[in-house]
Amino acid sequence: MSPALLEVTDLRHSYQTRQGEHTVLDGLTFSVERGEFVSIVGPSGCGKTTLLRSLSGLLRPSGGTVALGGTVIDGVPQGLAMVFQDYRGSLFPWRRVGENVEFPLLGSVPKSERRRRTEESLEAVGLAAAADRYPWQLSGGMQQRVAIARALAMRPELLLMDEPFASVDAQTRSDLEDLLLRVREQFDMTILFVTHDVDESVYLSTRVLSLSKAPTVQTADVTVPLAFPRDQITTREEGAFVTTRSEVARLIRQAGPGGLAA
Ligand SMILES: Nc1ncnc2c1ncn2[C@@H]1O[C@H](COP(=O)(O)OP(=O)(O)OP(=O)(O)O)[C@@H](O)[C@H]1O
Repeated sequence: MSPALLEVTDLRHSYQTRQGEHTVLDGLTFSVERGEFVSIVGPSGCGKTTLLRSLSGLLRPSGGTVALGGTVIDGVPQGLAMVFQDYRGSLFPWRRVGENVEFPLLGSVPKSERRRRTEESLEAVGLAAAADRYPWQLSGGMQQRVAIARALAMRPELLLMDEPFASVDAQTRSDLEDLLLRVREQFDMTILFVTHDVDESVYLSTRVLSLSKAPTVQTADVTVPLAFPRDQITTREEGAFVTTRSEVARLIRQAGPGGLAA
């Protein structure tokens, strides 16, 4: 049997603070198979961002292992891209949209291939015509599409997303959710997605992992029994959507004070 795309084993992390050691992740174990869309939910402060930062190599965890395709990673792994909530902070304002998308490929991908990937990625997010504009000339939703295009240009096997749609209005958020489901299909990506929004987690995912409050020691694992393609109106009306949503909301609430409202 081939190894899972992502294998997280006994992951631990403690921050050193003035008050002493603050343990956030206390032995987290889960895996993600190729082709899955897994959302991570949990009470505020339970360590969702700490988890993604550990997976992406931005933070060295205090203990445990992370393996990608069966290889234990140390540092910034290949084959992985990350999209953050704060698109303003993640795009270079002085570079044009096309240059932003191309940027992570500089030095590792030949120029003609960079051009091709940039055009294809911008096309996929509906921004082919915006390549020569600057990020600040675009709306928030469009800037987040640029951030997604930049991730696509890297051709990641695994895309990590940290509350990517939390800073846009509700209509833009629905549009971005559907765009994400389309590009996931087109680029054959596996996605690990952190969100505060229970409905969003169920709408997008094949599986939802609910973390306990920090120190996070356990997860509940909920399979989403909904077919693709999904539809913002009809999928949300399905009985399976409603019951899964309630199950996830209950798990978050049970995780303790600070849990999200259903
Ligand atoms: N650099 C740091 N130093 C000390 N403590 C930190 C640091 N970064 C995060 N923390 C603390 O670790 C805990 C987990 O933070 P993290 O951002 O991973 O949680 P989260 O689940 O993503 O939170 P939220 O849902 O509010 O975004 C929080 O109590 C936070 O205050």
